[in-house]
Amino acid sequence: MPSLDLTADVVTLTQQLCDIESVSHDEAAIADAIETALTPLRHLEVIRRGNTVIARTDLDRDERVVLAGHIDTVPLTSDPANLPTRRESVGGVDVLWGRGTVDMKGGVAVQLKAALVEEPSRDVTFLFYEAEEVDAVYNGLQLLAESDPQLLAADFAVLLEPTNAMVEGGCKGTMRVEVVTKGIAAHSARPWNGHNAIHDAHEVLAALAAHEEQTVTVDGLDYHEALQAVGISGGIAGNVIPDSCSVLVNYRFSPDKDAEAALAYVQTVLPGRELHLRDVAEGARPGLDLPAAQAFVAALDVPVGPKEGWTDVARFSALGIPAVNFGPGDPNLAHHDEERCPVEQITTAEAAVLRWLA
Ligand SMILES: N[C@@H](CCC[C@H](NC(=O)CCC(=O)O)C(=O)O)C(=O)O
Repeated sequence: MPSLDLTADVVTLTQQLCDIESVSHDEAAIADAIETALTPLRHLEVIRRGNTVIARTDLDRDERVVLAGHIDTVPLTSDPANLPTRRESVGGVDVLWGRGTVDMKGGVAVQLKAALVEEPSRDVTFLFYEAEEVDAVYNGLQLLAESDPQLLAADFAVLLEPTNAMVEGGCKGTMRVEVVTKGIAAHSARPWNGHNAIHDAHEVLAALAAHEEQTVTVDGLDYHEALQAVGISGGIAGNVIPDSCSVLVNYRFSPDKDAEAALAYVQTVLPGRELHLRDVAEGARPGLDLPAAQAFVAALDVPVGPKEGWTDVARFSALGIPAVNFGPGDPNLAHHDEERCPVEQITTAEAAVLRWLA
């Protein structure tokens, strides 16, 4: 069974975490390793729900904060293979390569090192949760909010998502809709007897390709929207005119829109098309004017920017808990085949969090 050495330095710990493969829906081994490593720490109460591990101090402090990070990753690549990790010097910069080095096991390693602090200045709830990278219904925090909502209670939350070690406020929403074109099946030797649904899908793709994606400023931060086809399927055999074709569209929408407004926007780009909503997670406004967020930014003394991906900041914001993203790794390299992180970012993030909890 893979194990974690919490006494190792934070970079080695990141490497250990990455080398436990944990693609979404396959997080049992890493959750076991985290639970096993934390359970002996007597200042923590450790709780397990599915493949989500919760560890809490209970020191009767005035304030409780959440440090949260997901333990799943997007799928691995085989060419080039991005696991096991490798550490090498690139132009004199010490870099850790591999799946999860950015999104987001460097952040999880920082959480684990922070969990060793026996007398933090605030009570801390550490959340190591499953299935963030997939449809919202599987998200470990969503499941926890349903089963044990009290475990999410806090005055402030930090999501250790990759931010290049700056603070990223809020997050964009994400929605997937399916657009189906319909045709008439026939023998492909006699297509005049049918109507090709895949050919019709080109109108959907053309509208998406021609669409100009917008930048929306929300509370002073610029969020770049994106409307992209992310999947297409159709056809039942190599000699049948397809009677149906499905285009899956992902809309990343600015945090000033709710799900309804986002769906209405997609409809304006694809007028007359029937849209089937498959998955949606609303975003969150930056909230950097809230006192808890301001205090965090001031304590860390780092620049601020927008979070372009979706994160569980949205969940905490919806619960009325101010939340920000702060963690090691360049988000532009998240989900990238060449995912990699300069190790200095991991140690910097660790130092900042430990300072804040001191
Ligand atoms: N239910 C979701 C979750 C997707 C979450 C994922 N988040 C990140 O990659 C954060 C890192 C970043 O980009 O800054 C995402 O945005 O895809 C889903 O709809 O897939």
